[in-house]
Amino acid sequence: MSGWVQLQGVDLHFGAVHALRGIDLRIAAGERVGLIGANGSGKSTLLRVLDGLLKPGAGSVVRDGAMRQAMVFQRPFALRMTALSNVALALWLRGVRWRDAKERALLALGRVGLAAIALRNARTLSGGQLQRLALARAWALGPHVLLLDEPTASLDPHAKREVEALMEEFAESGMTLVFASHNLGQVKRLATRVVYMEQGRILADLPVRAFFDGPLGETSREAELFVKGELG
Ligand SMILES: Nc1ncnc2c1ncn2[C@@H]1O[C@H](COP(=O)(O)OP(=O)(O)OP(=O)(O)O)[C@@H](O)[C@H]1O
Repeated sequence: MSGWVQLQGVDLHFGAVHALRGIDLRIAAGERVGLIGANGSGKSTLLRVLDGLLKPGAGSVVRDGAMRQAMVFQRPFALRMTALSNVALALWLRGVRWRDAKERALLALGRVGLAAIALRNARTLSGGQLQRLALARAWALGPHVLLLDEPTASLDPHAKREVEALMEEFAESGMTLVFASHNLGQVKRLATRVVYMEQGRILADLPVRAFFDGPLGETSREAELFVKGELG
């Protein structure tokens, strides 16, 4: 497997908040990485650094320039226009002609099962449909890597399963997945590797089996307590 990104000694502050501390992380193409940790531990910040939206104050981020990434945010936004135009706009902003953008957008909506509501005002979509719209918008860009910030956080069980199924299909088609989640069951289902964060640091980075089946040992005592707390 070739590398997608390598972070070394990454540090990032928001004013007085030390959001990322000495992050060393290498992610290879084809991996499915689940980021877990308490609120405020730095998961979203790390995803934004991986996406290139945030520049660290110190350390290095080296990405394989031949690989494209796309990000799906926790609370997906939609403009007051059709679902189709919402997806097409993302393509148009990257230089695709409007006519082609609309064609590709329709394909993308079909990919996530939303072809039937392509002409609906996106503001009238349910939370689950909106999250799938966000996935279509990301998928339309043809990313090699998909970064997702708590993609099913506010969804009902049915919508959650639909989004998880799409993530699974994307991964099976060869896409690299990096996602933050508070749902440990979801991490077990979808991730092959778990990165546990606490107060801006990575305290455990293990294959999913090793992480959940433990024992994690002294170095990851905090991760063990976190998992027990969440599952207990
Ligand atoms: N734009 C910002 N300005 C100031 N502080 C921020 C900003 N974004 C994040 N922070 C702070 O940085 C720290 C890490 O936040 P981050 O959102 O990365 O955590 P998280 O693990 O994703 O949390 P959650 O599970 O609640 O989404 C927190 O203390 C947060 O308050």
